[in-house]
Amino acid sequence: MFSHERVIVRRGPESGLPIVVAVHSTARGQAIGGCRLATYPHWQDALADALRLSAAMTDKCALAALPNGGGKTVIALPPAGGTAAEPLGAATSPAAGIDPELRRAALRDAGLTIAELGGVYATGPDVGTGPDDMATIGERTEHVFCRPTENGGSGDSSRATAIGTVAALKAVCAALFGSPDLSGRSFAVLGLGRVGAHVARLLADADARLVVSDLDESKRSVIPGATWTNPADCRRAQVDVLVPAALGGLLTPASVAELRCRAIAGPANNQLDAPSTAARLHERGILWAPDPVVSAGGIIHATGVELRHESEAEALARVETIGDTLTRLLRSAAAEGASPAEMAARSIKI
Ligand SMILES: NC(=O)c1ccc[n+]([C@@H]2O[C@H](COP(=O)([O-])OP(=O)(O)OC[C@H]3O[C@@H](n4cnc5c(N)ncnc54)[C@H](O)[C@@H]3O)[C@@H](O)[C@H]2O)c1
Repeated sequence: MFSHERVIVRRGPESGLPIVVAVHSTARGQAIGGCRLATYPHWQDALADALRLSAAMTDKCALAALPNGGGKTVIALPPAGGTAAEPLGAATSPAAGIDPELRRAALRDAGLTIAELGGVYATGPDVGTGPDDMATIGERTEHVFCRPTENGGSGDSSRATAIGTVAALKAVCAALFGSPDLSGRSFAVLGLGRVGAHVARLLADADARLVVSDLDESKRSVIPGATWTNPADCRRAQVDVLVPAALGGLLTPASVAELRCRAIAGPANNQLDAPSTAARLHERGILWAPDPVVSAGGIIHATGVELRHESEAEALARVETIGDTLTRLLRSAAAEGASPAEMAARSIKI
């Protein structure tokens, strides 16, 4: 189903944990894509995730017109109570409560594996990792983005990802209502992690009406004034735009049948369970903004600052162009009677 240039699967020499590094494409330039630290029932599930996520990164870079291809690193934690030697089966969840020394060892193992690729691929943060983890990976390889600014990196990517997501939400409002104004529009933000909480705050600042949710009940009061609900009701909320900001795979034929929003646009990677689900959304008249377009703010910012030596202001101005990219995509899709997903697939040039 996928054709990857390089895939390494190994047991980390320091941590004993399964480490997967997948390089999907370097046709446009160095492959880039974050390092995910998550719990998997079986190491093969981590491999499947890395293959899917790295292919999506190739699309994301191409749609953002970046001179890069896609890659991904996945560190597979065993389920609670398991050991690294046990077979690790399906869903993933972010890392929680991992021993700090094991975490650092696993990150160094990932860095060593990336170093062995000699610059073909560079990593950055993803679900379960952040700038400090990138500094740890940086103990073994220079091919890592988003180390803390004091360590010479561009820092946390989630703010830029959130800014790009809000630029996309304005483009969606312009397509739905003829105006990018967010005030008075309603949004359901599913997932109040590093990106989702930032998006929700920016929306609240713009006087939008908000329904929010997270699996983690402690996030209940993170966005004052927002209506808190459980994740299933958040997904089914009657709002203008659903903003998926948790993990992927949210949009399935069954979940699409239950949706009551007019549009979907959010930073979560790989929102569709299968490409055919985009056609179901289109049939239901729900506008779906492809996540590789919406979620590109972090890599646009990191590569801008670290590779192209742009100032913070220049990099953020480039992140804001996600709104223009999405507007062009939505207009050409409407003109051709195609879904935004079809138009995105047609416009990817690798
Ligand atoms: N961080 C970035 O810069 C970046 C860039 C591009 C894409 N993304 C994508 O955006 C999404 C969020 O990333 P993040 O960095 O904010 O991750 P995060 O781990 O900080 O936050 C994810 C949040 O989702 C919640 N969550 C998990 N499963 C859930 C469920 N089923 N229902 C409701 N809430 C659930 C978690 O409790 C957590 O609060 C991910 O899909 C990630 O791949 C992130």
